[in-house]
Amino acid sequence: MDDLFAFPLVPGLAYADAFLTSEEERALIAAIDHEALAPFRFHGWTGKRLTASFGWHYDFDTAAFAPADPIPAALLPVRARAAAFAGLDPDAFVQALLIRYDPGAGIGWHRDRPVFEHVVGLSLGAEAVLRLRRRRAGGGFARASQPLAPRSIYHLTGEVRHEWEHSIVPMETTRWSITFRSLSQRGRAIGG
Ligand SMILES: O=C(O)CCC(=O)C(=O)O
Ligand SMILES: [Fe+2]
Repeated sequence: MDDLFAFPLVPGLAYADAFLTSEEERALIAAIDHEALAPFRFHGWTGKRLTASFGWHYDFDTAAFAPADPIPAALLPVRARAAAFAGLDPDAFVQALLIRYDPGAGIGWHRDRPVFEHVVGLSLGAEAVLRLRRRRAGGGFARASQPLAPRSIYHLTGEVRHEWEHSIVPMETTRWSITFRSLSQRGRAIGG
């Protein structure tokens, strides 16, 4: 049975339960709530989820990509472990995005911006469903769905990162997430 679960749902998606202890989860939730979270904005539209980004900020209102405040020190130990999960150097993960999804908040279908490459995400507080879809040549979508348990980790790279879209079903109870991103070649060219 283990092999069944080790086989990725979609190539490039890795997932593991029980990555964080409950104590770490509590401390990380407190660290997120300590930051000045602001409603996500997209071309003048305001989303329900609250976010703060560190290291680099991609502004969805203006498409500007610029350095931001450094990643808080409290996140560095977990960044190192998340990087190890992804098989990458901790310093590669130059962006941290903190999100709080209060009830009713989710995230619509998207692919992460091309200035970024690897995405590693930690889930806190409540289980979410990460939906995945990829347009089929003949019409319609191939679909998959990955439950994200609280205290779990996921990594998006390769096919799932570049060819599939993802979304988070609107939450019924509050969920927090921390996603770390590396820069793509394009991101490094723009950002230096
Ligand atoms: O909350 C999450 O785990 C995913 C967030 C996400 O897809 C994004 O910020 O691009
Ligand atoms: Fe995303």
